[in-house]
Amino acid sequence: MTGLAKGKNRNPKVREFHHLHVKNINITYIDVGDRNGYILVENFQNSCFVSLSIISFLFFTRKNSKLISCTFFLNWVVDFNPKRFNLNLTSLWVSPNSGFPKFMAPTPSFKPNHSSQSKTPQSKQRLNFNGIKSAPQTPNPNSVAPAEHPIEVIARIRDYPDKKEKPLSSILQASSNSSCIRVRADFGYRDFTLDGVSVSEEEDLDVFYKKFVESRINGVKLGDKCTIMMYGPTGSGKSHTMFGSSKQAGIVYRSLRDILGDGDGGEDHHLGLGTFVQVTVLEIYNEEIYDLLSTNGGGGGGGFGFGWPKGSSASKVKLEVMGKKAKNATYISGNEAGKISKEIQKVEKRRIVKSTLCNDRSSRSHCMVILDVPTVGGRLMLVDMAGSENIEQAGQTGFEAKMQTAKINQGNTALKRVVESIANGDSHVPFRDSKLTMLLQDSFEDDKSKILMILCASPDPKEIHKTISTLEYGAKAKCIVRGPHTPVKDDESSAVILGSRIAAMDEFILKLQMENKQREKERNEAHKKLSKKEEEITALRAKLDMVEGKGTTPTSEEEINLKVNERTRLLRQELEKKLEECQRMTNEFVELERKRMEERILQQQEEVETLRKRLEEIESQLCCSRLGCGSEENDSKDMESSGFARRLLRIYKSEEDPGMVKSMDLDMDDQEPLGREVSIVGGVVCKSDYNAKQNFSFSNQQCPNTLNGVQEDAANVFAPNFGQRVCLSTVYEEEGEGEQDHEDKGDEDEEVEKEVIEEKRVCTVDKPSAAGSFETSKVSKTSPKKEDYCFKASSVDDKDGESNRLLRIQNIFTLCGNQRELSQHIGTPIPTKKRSDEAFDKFSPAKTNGKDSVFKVSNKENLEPQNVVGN
Ligand SMILES: Nc1ncnc2c1ncn2[C@@H]1O[C@H](COP(=O)(O)OP(=O)(O)OP(=O)(O)O)[C@@H](O)[C@H]1O
Repeated sequence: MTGLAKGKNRNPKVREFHHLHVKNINITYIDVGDRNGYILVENFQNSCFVSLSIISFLFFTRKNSKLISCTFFLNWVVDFNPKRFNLNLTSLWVSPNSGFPKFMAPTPSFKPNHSSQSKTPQSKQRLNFNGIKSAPQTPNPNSVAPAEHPIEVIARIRDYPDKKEKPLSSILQASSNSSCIRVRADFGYRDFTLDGVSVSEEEDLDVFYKKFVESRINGVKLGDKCTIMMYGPTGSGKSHTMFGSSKQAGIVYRSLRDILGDGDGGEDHHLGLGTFVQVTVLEIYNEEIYDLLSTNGGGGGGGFGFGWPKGSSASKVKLEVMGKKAKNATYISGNEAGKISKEIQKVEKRRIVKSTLCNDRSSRSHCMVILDVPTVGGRLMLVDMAGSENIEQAGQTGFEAKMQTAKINQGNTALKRVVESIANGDSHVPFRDSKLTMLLQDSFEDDKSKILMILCASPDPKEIHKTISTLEYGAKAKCIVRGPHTPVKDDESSAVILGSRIAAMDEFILKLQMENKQREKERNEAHKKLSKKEEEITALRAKLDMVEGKGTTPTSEEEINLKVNERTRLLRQELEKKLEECQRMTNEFVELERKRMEERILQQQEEVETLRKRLEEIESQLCCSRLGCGSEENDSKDMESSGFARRLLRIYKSEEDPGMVKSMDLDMDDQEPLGREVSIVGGVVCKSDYNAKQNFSFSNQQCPNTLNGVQEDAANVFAPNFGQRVCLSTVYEEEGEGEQDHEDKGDEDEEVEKEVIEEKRVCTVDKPSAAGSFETSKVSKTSPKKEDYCFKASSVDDKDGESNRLLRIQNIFTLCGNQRELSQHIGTPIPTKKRSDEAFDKFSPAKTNGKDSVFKVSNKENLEPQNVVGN
C-alpha cells in the first residue's frame, strides 16, 4: 500500500484529507454499499482509522467479492508521518452510521505488535486503538460513548406576511414528526432534516418555547451554557421570536421568567432563594460593540444592581473585546423577572433599526442579551442577528448604506464560516473575523456550551431562495459534532470524536448526493419539458408564418387562389399607376407641343405680315419708280388686289405681254434655318442661301438703271428683317432681245415684272465679297457681255416663245415646289425632280443667248464662285 501525504495533523479537532491508494488487498468481508465505514490502517508501529467516504468508494474495484484496489481519502490521520507510511493493511473496519467501528475481517497476515504502540513525541492527539485492536474478534461498540451534536437546529416558519395574498399551499411544509421541512417550488422540492420544525400558524410562541427552548433553559438553571441564535433573512421573524410582540412574549422574557420564576420576590423554586441573574445587553453595529445598558454618563460596567442610565436617547457606549468577552460591559442584576424584562424592553428600543425594502423596522445590528446565573455558573446567550440579506435585496443606496449592509453581513458571513469550519473539522476556525464570532467563541468551543440555532423562514414564495440558503446553512451547522463531555481516555475519546464527525460528514455528503441526484432528475425533467415547449413554439411559429403568408408551400387550392388574386390585384394597381403616369406625360407633351406650335404660328403670321408689308412697300416703290411715282395710289391698289400667283397666271395668259412671265410665291413654310441673305439687285429681291457656302452670283446687267437705287433701298430695308427666314426670291426674266434692251428703258409699256420664287437651289446673286457682303455688279446698260452670263435662258424666238414660257413657268414652279398650282394650270402632273432637271437643262448656259438677261442657276453643290457673273 502506498500513499501520498499532504501534511501533518496535530490537532484532534482538525481534519485533513489525505489521499491514499491501496492495492492488492485481500478482503473477504466488505460491504461496499456501506458508504459510512472506516478502514483500520495498521502497521507494527502505527494504526489508525480512516474513513471510507463516498468519494473513496467510487474508486473501488471488486472482483468476485474481493476488493482488488481502492483509492480513497483519509479523512483523519493521526500523527501522520509520510516517511513511515508503508502500512500493512491488517484489517478492515467498517463502522455503522453511529460512528462505532465494527470489525469486519482480519487479514490472514495480521500479527499485532503491541510493542509498537508507544506514542511518538508528537502523538499528543494520536488515536490509540488498543480497545479496538485488542478485540478484533469481539468488537465492543458500547465501549465508546455516542457523539454529541453541540448545535441543534430548529426551523421556525413565520406567518404569511399578507394573509390576503396567502397562497393555497405554502412553499414550506413540516413533516409529521417535525424533524423535516420540505421546500416546494415549481421545479420540485427539497427536504431538510433538522432537529425540529415549528410553524408559527400552528404553534404560537408559547408552544414553540415549551417545545424547543424550555429544556435548554432548564439546563442553564442547572449550570449549563446555552446560546440561542436567531438566524435568517430580514423580515423572517427573528426579532419577533426573540422579543415577541405586544400580544406574546418572546424567548428573552420567557427565559427570564423561567430562570427567576414568576414571583416578584425571587422565590425561585428551581434555584432557591437568593438566586439572581446578571443581564448584559450588547449591540454589534458596523463591527462595533455598543453597550445598550450604558451611556457615557452611566456606570462604566462591572456595576451591580440597577444602575444603568435611563432613556433610550442617551448616547451608546462602545466596548472593546477582551479575550472572548466584551470588556467592561454594563450589566443589570436582579431576581425579579418582571423588572428586568422592562429594562430590557427599554434598551431593546435603542437598537438601530431602519426601514428597508424587506422590513419596515429592520434591525441593522446584532443584538446579544446575556443572562448569567452566577450561583450555578449557568449562562444563556440570546442572539438576534441582523438580517442576512444582501445589499441589493435591502435596497440600500449610497456608500454609507452599502457599507452598513456589508458590515452587517460581515457578522453573518463570519458566523457561517465558523460553523462550516467547525463542521469540517478545520484546523483553524475564524472566530476573529468579526466581533460577533469573537463573542460567540466560547459558545462553540466550550464543551459545556450548547447552541440552539433557530432558523427563521418566511413562507412567501418570493423569499424561497433566501429560505433555502438559510436552511442549507442550518443543515451544515447540524453537522458539527463534539465528543462526550465525560472525560474518557484521550485516545478513545479522540477516536470516538473522529468517528462521530466523520459519520456526520458522511451523512451530510450522502444527503447532498441524494439531493444532487434529485436535482439532476428534476433538471432533466425540466429540460425535457423545455424541449417540448420549444417544439410547440416552433410549430406555432410555423403556423403563424403560414397564416401571415410567409409559408413557402401553400397547402390548399383556396390558398393558391388567394395568393393569385392578391398578386393580380397588386399587378393591376401597378399597371394603373403606370398608365396614369403615361397619360399624364402624354398630356404634358401635347400641351407643350400645342404651345410651341401656337407660338410658331403666331411668329410666322407676324413674319408673313411683315413680309407682306415689306413686299407691298417694295412693289409700290418699284411701281413708283417705274411710273415716276405719278400714279402711286393706283399701283398700290393693283398690288394689293393681286397676289403673285394670280399675277403670274395673268402674265401667263396675257396677250399684251406674252414674252414676260412673272412668278412670285411666298413660301411661308420654309424651315431652312440660317444662312439666308437677301439682296436686291436691279429691282430684284433675291434670297441667297448660306448653306450653299455663300456661292452666290447675281447679275442684273439687264436691270434698268432706274431700279438700281430702288433695289439698293429695298435691300437695305429688307435684308435685316429677313436674316434668317426670308424666303423671297425673284427671278427676273426678259423675253426677246429687243424688249430686253436697256435702251428701251424709257418705254413705259415695257414692264419689268418681278417674280419671287422661293427656292433653295436656284438663285442668282452677286458674288459675295470677301467680307461676306454682297457686291452688286456694275450694271452694263448697253452691252452686256456674253461672257458675263453664266447662264442664259433659252433663246426665245417667236415660234417657240409660248412653249418656252410655259416651260419656264413650270421650271419656276418646280423649283418652288408648287407643283399643285402648276398642275392646276397645265392640267398634267409634273414629276418634281425630272422636271426640275429638264428645266435646268433648258436653262443650261449652252443654250442661252448671250444677250439675254439670265440668272445663273446652279445646284447647291455646283455653285461656284468663278462662274458668278461679274467676276
Ligand atoms: N410568527 C409571526 N407571526 C406574526 N407576525 C410576525 C411573525 N414573525 C414576524 N412577524 C412580523 O413581521 C415583521 C418582521 O419581523 P421581524 O422584525 O421579527 O423580522 P426580522 O427577521 O427581525 O427582520 P430584520 O432582520 O430586518 O430585523 C414584524 O412586524 C413582525 O411583527
